[in-house]
Amino acid sequence: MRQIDYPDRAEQAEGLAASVADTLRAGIAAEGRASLALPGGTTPGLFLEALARQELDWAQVTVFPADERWVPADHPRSNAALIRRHLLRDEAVMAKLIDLYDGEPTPQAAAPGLSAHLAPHLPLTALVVGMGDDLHTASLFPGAPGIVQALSPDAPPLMAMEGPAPEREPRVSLTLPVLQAAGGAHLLIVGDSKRAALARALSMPEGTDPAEAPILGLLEHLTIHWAP
Ligand SMILES: O=C1O[C@H](COP(=O)(O)O)[C@@H](O)[C@H](O)[C@H]1O
Repeated sequence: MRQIDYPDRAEQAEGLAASVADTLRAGIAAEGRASLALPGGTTPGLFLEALARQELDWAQVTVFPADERWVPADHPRSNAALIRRHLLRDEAVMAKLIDLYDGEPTPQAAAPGLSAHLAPHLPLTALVVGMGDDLHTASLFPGAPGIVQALSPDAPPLMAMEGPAPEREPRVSLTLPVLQAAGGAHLLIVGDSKRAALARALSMPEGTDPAEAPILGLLEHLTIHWAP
C-alpha cells in the first residue's frame, strides 16, 4: 500500500490519470489490449475527464464499472452513464464500454451471464475503486447478504449485491478476487470524512473480518490517492 496526498482535486485527477494511462499503455504493448474497471458514485468525474485526455490506443481498451446499481443507462444513478459522460470523449472516445446493466429483471438473473462476458477481460490491466465512509468498496458493503462469498477466493468474477439499508438497492459488483488480481490498483478518495474512514480502516486490529470493512481485503494492493 502506498498513499499519495495531493494539494487539490485537479492535481489528484491529473496524477491518477497519468498513472492509469501508463499502465494501460504497458498492457497494450504487452498484450495488444487492456481492460480497466472504474468507480461510480460522486467522486470520479474530474479524474475520468483527465483520463479521457491521455493519449493512448483507446480502441484497444475495454472499460466497465467495478460495480453498478440495477438501473438503465439513462438513469441518474447509473455508474455506466457517469463513465460514458466523463470518459468516452476526447482521446478516449474509441474505448469500448461494457454496461453491466443488461436489462434482466434482477441482478441475480444477470450475474452468471455478466461474469462470463467479463471473463475474457480478466485479469484487469488496471483498476480504480472508490470507498464509502462505511468502508465499502465497489458494491461490497459491510455485512451485506452474500458478502462473505463475494470476499472469498473462489467467488465468481461478479455477483449480485445489495446496497445499504434501508433502501437495499439492487446492485452488481466485481468480487474481491477480481479486484485483488488487477495489474495496477488505485483508490480514489476526497475529503476529510474519507480520510478519517481510511484511518479507521488502517487502525483496525489485524485479523478483523473484511466482511465488516470490505476495503480491508484490498488495501495492501492499492495506491491511495487522496485530496481535500
Ligand atoms: O455506491 C458507490 O459508492 C462508492 C463511493 O462513492 P462516492 O460517491 O462516495 O465517491 C463508489 O466507488 C461506487 O462505485 C458506488 O457505486
